[in-house]
Amino acid sequence: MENMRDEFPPLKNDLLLRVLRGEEVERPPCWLMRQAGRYLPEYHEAKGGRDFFETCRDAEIASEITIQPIKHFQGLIDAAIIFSDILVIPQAMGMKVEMIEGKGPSFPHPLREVSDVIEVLDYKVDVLKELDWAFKSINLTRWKLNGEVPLFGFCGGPWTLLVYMTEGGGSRIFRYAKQWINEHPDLCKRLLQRITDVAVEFLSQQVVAGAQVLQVFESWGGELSSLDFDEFSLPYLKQIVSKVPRRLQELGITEKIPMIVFAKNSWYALDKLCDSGFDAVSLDWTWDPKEAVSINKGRVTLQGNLDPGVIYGSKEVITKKTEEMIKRFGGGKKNYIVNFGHGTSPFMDPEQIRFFLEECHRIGSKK
Ligand SMILES: Cc1c2[nH]c(c1CCC(=O)O)Cc1[nH]c(c(CCC(=O)O)c1C)Cc1[nH]c(c(CCC(=O)O)c1C)Cc1[nH]c(c(C)c1CCC(=O)O)C2
Repeated sequence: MENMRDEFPPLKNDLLLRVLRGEEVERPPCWLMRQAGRYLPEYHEAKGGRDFFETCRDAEIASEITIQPIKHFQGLIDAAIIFSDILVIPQAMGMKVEMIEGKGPSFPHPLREVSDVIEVLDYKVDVLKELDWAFKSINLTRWKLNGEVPLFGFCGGPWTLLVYMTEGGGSRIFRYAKQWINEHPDLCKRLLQRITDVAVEFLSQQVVAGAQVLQVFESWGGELSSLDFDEFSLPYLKQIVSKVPRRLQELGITEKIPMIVFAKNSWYALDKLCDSGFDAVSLDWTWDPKEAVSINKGRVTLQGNLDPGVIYGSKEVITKKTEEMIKRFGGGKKNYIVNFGHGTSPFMDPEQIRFFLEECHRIGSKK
């Protein structure tokens, strides 16, 4: 797999990569978090009755699902993101994770005792072996994409993964994660460091396998106070962004691979994230783009940030809110990538999403 990067079909649409290099473009590139998934009827068809993680591990099906939104919205989406999940890192670290229909991810044995954490820290992780299916899936997807659009690799932010590993699933009150960082901060930092090390290797190997751009999802960032974010999230995000290029050099990849960070609801951290080394910062919908642009001062590309709930509105509402968004991001010809402020939901009408994407092309192309 190692030397195959140069042999992939040539990229036909490099809009996203040009924006991430800071170039001026004809219109902003568009892609959507969770653009593959349950709102698309063809997703259910491809997945059949299979388990979610089994679907991720099947390169043939995962690559098909990755490409579905690109085909469905022919010409309207400028990047693919590999069909997988952030929770494959805890799995590679020896933890069992199940996806329960209608409920979401669930860990039968979350980290509750100090000895549980020590056990995870003692577990020897072999990224290439444990996540071998992910690399195969990325590689196959690159071939099947045939250069239509660039392919994203991704991983979860260390803090977000610690939340899942301690809570055992999603949460509204974060009792365990908060108890851990306040009761055992040093042990938490050892765990965050281990997750970071695995994330660096995982992202780097995704690039070796064919990923052309990377995103880190710190989806629970906003649950931390500003000071705790500086202690339990930001240092690890910064390590990831500085260590991946070094690891890639060791692996013989000299090309610059752009990296995006999405720290949901971490509004207090925007200024620091603009200086963290990431090429782009993805914003949730609570931001007025204009305010984010003025804090950023052109340091990075901003990505976002339509409230995905707008998709439930009328076409007039979609047009109005899309126009406002693109205008407030500065018109979309530079330093801007269209996205939602969070993922799609299973209840969305694909035709409404199509209309949104068409409007982004129309409005974003205006002189
Ligand atoms: C927190 C998080 C997870 N996973 C992910 C995040 C970070 C982004 C975010 O904040 O939403 C990331 C993710 N999950 C998935 C992708 C695939 C790529 C894409 O299309 O964007 C990506 C990039 C597929 C998925 N991941 C999941 C699904 C639904 C699985 C199904 O078919 O039942 C998909 C398509 C499951 C999942 N996985 C996770 C949760 C909380 C859930 C349940 C959510 C729900 O029920 O809506 C963890």
